[in-house]
Amino acid sequence: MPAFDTIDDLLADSRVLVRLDLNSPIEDGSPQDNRRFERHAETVRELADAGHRVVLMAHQGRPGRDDFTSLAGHAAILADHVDRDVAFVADTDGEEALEAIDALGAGEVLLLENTRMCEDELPEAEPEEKAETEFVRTLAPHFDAYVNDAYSAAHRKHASLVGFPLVLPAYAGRVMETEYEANTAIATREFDGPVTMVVGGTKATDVIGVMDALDDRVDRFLLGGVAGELFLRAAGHPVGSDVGGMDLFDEQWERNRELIESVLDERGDAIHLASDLAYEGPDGERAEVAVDDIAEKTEGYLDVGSATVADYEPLIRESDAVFVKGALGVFEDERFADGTVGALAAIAETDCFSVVGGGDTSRAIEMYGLSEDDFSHVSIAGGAYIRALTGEPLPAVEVLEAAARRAED
Ligand SMILES: Nc1ncnc2c1ncn2[C@@H]1O[C@H](COP(=O)(O)OP(=O)(O)O)[C@@H](O)[C@H]1O
Ligand SMILES: O=C(OP(=O)(O)O)[C@H](O)COP(=O)(O)O
Repeated sequence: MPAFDTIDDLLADSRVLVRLDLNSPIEDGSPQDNRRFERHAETVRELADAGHRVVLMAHQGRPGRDDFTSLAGHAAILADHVDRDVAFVADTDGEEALEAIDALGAGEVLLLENTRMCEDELPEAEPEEKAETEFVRTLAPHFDAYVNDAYSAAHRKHASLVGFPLVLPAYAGRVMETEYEANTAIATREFDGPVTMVVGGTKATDVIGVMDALDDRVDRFLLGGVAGELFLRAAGHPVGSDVGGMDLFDEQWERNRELIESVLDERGDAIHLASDLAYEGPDGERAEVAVDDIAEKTEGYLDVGSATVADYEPLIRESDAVFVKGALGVFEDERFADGTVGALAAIAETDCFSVVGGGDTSRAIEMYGLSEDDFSHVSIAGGAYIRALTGEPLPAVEVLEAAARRAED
């Protein structure tokens, strides 16, 4: 059980400052709707329905990057999901923001400007230091309580995440609660049958770290994607190097080579590697080759092959728990979706505890007509999910727990 208080513990008629994570893909300057809006809308609706005055903080991108924009567009998308007005003020903590906050009525919702436009938000520092910033000292007196729903940003020590819980009674929102529970399950829950982890995607460095950390909690790892090719390379197959314009493999290989070799050496019996791979054939069609028949690296491999999918499916079906981190292939291209969709469909059809993490991989669920309801949890977190799996503490969760201990004393 998490040791933080939740919005069930809020006093009636509170003025609440709520941190969401609405960080989204930006296309042509506009935020794109995604699961984060839908999930956070549940917390916002519940708070507003209860009659609290609800002020929202969130970030988008980082200064200097293309996706660093105003949250005006986010307010409109969120309003659609919450099904009520979400007012927006283009200010984080100045006069305009404070006036809008103080004018808010019971059950009304206001979104403040991108927190990262306030210079106190970044960089990372200890919570005590962040609690002393002008940003926190200015806003906090206008509120009775702070709610953190931004699980997917909980690995960052930013003012809006770790500063406010030191100076206001602090609570977890619904997203924070459900993400915390599902993502820590691999470390905290006992399962009767095998625990399986599907490992793929492009961020091989992350997932190899997870494999190393989860050594004794996972019975078998089913590999694909870039990490899968790097393990095949360690096993002596001439794959997992950059060809053409790729730059996914060689740098990650250099960085992780020793760890891959030691994980393979120590847990080889638990690691399942692809027996065949798919690539783009001469006429643009999907072509497959057995890994044992690959004599030299001339192709960029974009999916695991059909024999591999047939090997992996029964292993998933007999599992008691399956955790997914990363796609088994380039599923965005239908020709190379078989591995990812095969694994996800097998999980969906199986009555196991299942968590699918990572923004990209979870997009495959709706792209290929699978139902989110057939998974125990589809996480909206990337970096925080990785840290939860490896048992690394999340600073924003730690300060919520500390706030709950203070409240008890
Ligand atoms: N063999 C491969 N080569 C290149 N890209 C791959 C390969 N396999 C999977 N991918 C890509 O990995 C992406 C997901 O990777 P990643 O970002 O690590 O996962 P997530 O965002 O879900 O955490 C997908 O968009 C997919 O196109
Ligand atoms: O989208 C986020 O993280 P993610 O890319 O790991 O899912 C969070 O909003 C954190 O954003 P940041 O990585 O710019 O600090």
